[in-house]
Amino acid sequence: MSQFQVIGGNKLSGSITPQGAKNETLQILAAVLLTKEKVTISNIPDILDVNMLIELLGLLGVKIEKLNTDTYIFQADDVNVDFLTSDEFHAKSGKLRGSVMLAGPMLGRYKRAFVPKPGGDKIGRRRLDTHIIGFQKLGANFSYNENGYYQLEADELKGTYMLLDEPSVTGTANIVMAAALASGTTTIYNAACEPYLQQLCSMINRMGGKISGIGSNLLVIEGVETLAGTEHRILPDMIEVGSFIGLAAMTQSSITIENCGIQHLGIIPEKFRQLGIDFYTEGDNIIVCEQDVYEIQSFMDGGVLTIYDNPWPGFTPDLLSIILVVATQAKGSLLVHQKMFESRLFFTDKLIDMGAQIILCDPHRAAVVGLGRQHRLKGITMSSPDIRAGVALLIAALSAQGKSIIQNIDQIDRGYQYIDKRLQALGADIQRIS
Ligand SMILES: CC(=O)N[C@H]1[C@@H](OP(=O)(O)OP(=O)(O)OC[C@H]2O[C@@H](n3ccc(=O)[nH]c3=O)[C@H](O)[C@@H]2O)O[C@H](CO)[C@@H](O)[C@@H]1O
Ligand SMILES: C=C(OP(=O)(O)O)C(=O)O
Repeated sequence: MSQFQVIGGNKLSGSITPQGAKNETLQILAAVLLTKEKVTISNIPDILDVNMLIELLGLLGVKIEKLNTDTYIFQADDVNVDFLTSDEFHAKSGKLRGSVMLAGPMLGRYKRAFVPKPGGDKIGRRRLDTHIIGFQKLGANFSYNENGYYQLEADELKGTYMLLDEPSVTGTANIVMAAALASGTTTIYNAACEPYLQQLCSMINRMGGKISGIGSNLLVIEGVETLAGTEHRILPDMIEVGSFIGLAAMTQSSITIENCGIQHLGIIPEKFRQLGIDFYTEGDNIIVCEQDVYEIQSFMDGGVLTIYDNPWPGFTPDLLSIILVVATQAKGSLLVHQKMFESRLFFTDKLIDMGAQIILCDPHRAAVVGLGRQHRLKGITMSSPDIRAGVALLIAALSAQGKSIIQNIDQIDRGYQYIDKRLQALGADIQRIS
């Protein structure tokens, strides 16, 4: 299996453009199943998870035409619903989290769905109750197979009121897609409302759907009988934008991040500012300034800054690993509180081996004592446990003294397109080796 070899310490410079957003693409690809007409999607990232979902759509019988590197036309006019019961579907869909969202449109359109135990990051328990209970409220019956998958069937889906147990991102997407083709009105309270869900709802409206409340946690969906084709462009990946801000700060570099989709970044830029990172915007670009040292702010009462995750518009859990690694070289202290996932902070072991001062208080909280660059991190051999920790370790390696080897880089390739080549273009010394 491939690894990255990184020689740290190079100052980086130049421009980098975020890819299309992984987690939006997974929702939008599932939504092509809502119509028998053509759906054209652009700015699709060339990454493992997305390519696996496209392969699954093809195996389901969706016609796929690739217009250029990032634009595809999909047409789900002859879907093979029986493929859902095949061993191949169970094996392949179990490799990524996003496959779980095939269930909503399949249930909406064909009244049948299978939800295999999804893959994705092993970052703690990732239950599917919100999805299944939502489908049940719309009128679906489910059985749980001992092999770990849910089988769902409905005679008819009927709109209703539901208060979600938690604002699950993929759960809300799934229920919205099923409700879009249900009869009557569905009201979802405590809905997730991140930009990617807003994009999904807007796309469904362009297909002839009737969704209001987009961007809030109260969605009202008037079901329609059929949906039509449309065109859709994926937003820039906000997690990549945050990762590149962190990369510039850690490597004491000035980098321009182009076409960031700044209006969709919510609170993300502010959290990096709280770490003392200096940057400004020019149009839709973010220019991170070169800084020898950045200093973590305190709360107004002088208390130690805490950065924690929350459902949107709170701070995304997917950037906490980056925040943590960036704090290791800042001046000052930070408490990172990862509330949603219980195994996402264990990668701090590797940062400690590199010389960072981190106290893992419990599985959810890590206290970082910033070194203020008094000592550099040192390169080591490490394995990437999940997608975001993987990139956090890569950033640490790029700022460290000496050589690092990062193993298990499939985890990084799952979500970051051609990352080695794009970092080389900024001047990074990174090689893919086998
Ligand atoms: C493919 C995809 O889009 N994956 C994203 C999606 O995963 P996914 O949709 O699987 O994540 P969910 O929103 O369902 O929830 C994530 C975890 O957080 C917990 N939880 C959730 C809400 C809450 O208020 N409190 C709470 O504790 C859940 O129990 C679960 O363990 O959203 C996550 C949360 O933004 C992101 O990390 C993932 O990158
Ligand atoms: C946790 C993530 O991905 P997934 O939900 O696909 O595992 C992520 O994108 O950070």
